[in-house]
Amino acid sequence: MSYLEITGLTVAFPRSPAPVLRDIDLHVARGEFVSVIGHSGCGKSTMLNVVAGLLKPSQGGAVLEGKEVNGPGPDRAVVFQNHSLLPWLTCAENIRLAVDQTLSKTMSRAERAAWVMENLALVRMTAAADKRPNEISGGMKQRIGIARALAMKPKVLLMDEPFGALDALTRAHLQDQVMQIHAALGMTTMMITHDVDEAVLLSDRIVMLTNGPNAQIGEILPVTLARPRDRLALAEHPDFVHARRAVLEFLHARHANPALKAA
Ligand SMILES: Nc1ncnc2c1ncn2[C@@H]1O[C@H](COP(=O)(O)OP(=O)(O)OP(=O)(O)O)[C@@H](O)[C@H]1O
Repeated sequence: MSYLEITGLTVAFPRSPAPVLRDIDLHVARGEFVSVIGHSGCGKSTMLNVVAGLLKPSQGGAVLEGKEVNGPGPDRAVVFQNHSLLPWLTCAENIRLAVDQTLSKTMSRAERAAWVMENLALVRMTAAADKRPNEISGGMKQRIGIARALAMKPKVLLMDEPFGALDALTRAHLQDQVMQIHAALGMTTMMITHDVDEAVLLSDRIVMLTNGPNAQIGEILPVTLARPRDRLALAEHPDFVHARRAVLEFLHARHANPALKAA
């Protein structure tokens, strides 16, 4: 049995003529980094929300370490595109809140305080511990959001376009940081993205969804590039170029967005 299993997943929303997702099967190994890519509206967030336990599937569902997902839980931390930090708390307090909610039975107060600082250091944000979210940049807020998620010691990290709202340079910097953290912690990760280069750079496998409704997994591309991965060295690496091309081909030739085609 795989660590995280999505089996026979079908999601239909009320008043929609057809299911968004139909019969999705995906098995993710422990420590694996999987990206999900597909055109806007195909159902990527829907899939992630089922794994997060935020959405009830119509059929099938997700099983994590043999336990059926039937609601949100601290074993699955979610990072959204917009940081969702509480504005009246400092960065450290935002993380502390999540740590207190999830780890108060297993860690003393002092251990939790140290753990918050450790996670701030992990995303190189120690200096922002006492700042409020409105005092730091968008990229910094995302880093705090990632630190908060990791501080909960989740079994699975779920990221829904975590870098989507950032400029290209900040985005590249955060991608590198997430790769370093993944190398250090080996957390099982599912990330939704629209960015083909990002998917290739970060992932062990890229799951490509067909257009909805009735979206399915069209193809899964294993990315066998050795780690650690260096974006500059890889830019012209034949395996990187080949993987990038395969995803682009899927998205823009075989499964072009019909709405965009017509425009
Ligand atoms: N609560 C809901 N009720 C009805 N329809 C919904 C609901 N949530 C999502 N949908 C529809 O389901 C489809 C898939 O949405 P979803 O957000 O999963 O797509 P996505 O691939 O993540 O899109 P994007 O890349 O634009 O974020 C869309 O057509 C959307 O309008």
